[in-house]
Amino acid sequence: MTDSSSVDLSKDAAARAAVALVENGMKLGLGTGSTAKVFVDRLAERVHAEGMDLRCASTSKATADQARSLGLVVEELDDLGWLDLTIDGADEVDPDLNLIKGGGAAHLREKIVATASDRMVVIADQGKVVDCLGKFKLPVEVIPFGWQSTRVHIERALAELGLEGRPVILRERDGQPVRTDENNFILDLALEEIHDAKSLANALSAIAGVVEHGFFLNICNLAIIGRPDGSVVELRREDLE
Ligand SMILES: O=C(CO)[C@H](O)[C@H](O)COP(=O)(O)O
Repeated sequence: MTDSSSVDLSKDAAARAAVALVENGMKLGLGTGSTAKVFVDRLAERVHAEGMDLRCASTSKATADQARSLGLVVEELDDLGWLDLTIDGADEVDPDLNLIKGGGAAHLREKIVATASDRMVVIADQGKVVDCLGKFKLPVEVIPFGWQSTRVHIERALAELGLEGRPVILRERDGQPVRTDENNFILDLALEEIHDAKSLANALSAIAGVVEHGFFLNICNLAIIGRPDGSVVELRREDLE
């Protein structure tokens, strides 16, 4: 078995377990990324098999397009109000259920949707589970206007937290800055290990030009970690309290 097929099987296992949490009549937040994509596929299968009635809000245009193409009902978050449950992927999950997200440049909408939900459930393969956040570069969405000044402020904030000299990299594709669904840029912070995520999150949020960072601290209620054999391991917030 190749590594990628074992990761695919793990994502499928996590997605199936998350689909089992969905109840008829729910208002559901749909995440973004390859794991969330598998979830939407499996969700659509169940919705059609059981004639379920769901109303969904999406965290990205890509997921909305996928969900609608599979016959799911996708509405504006503001038309749905509060959501029962959001299911999304993550780039890193630590033992306290804190996350780094934004590898797909969607963390702004993902955070708005997750925090407008009673519960956020993360689905992931084992490769996303870390002891300490930071190996994955921390995405920070910034306004294009004056982004280089914003980057200087981010570098200064990092230095004040003992993280001087860590690269702050404009995310590009085909030589052009990646644009988010909100038409902003992404700066990726190469930090390696983050020991005080809360202080860094607060410092980033205080900078003009920063729209949102990719830390999800105390937001996720449950992480479902899939395994290639189809089983899952669950990490629950209530077990931490
Ligand atoms: O935060 C995200 C997008 O902004 C994704 O959830 C995260 O990047 C995980 O994606 P994948 O399931 O493809 O590994």
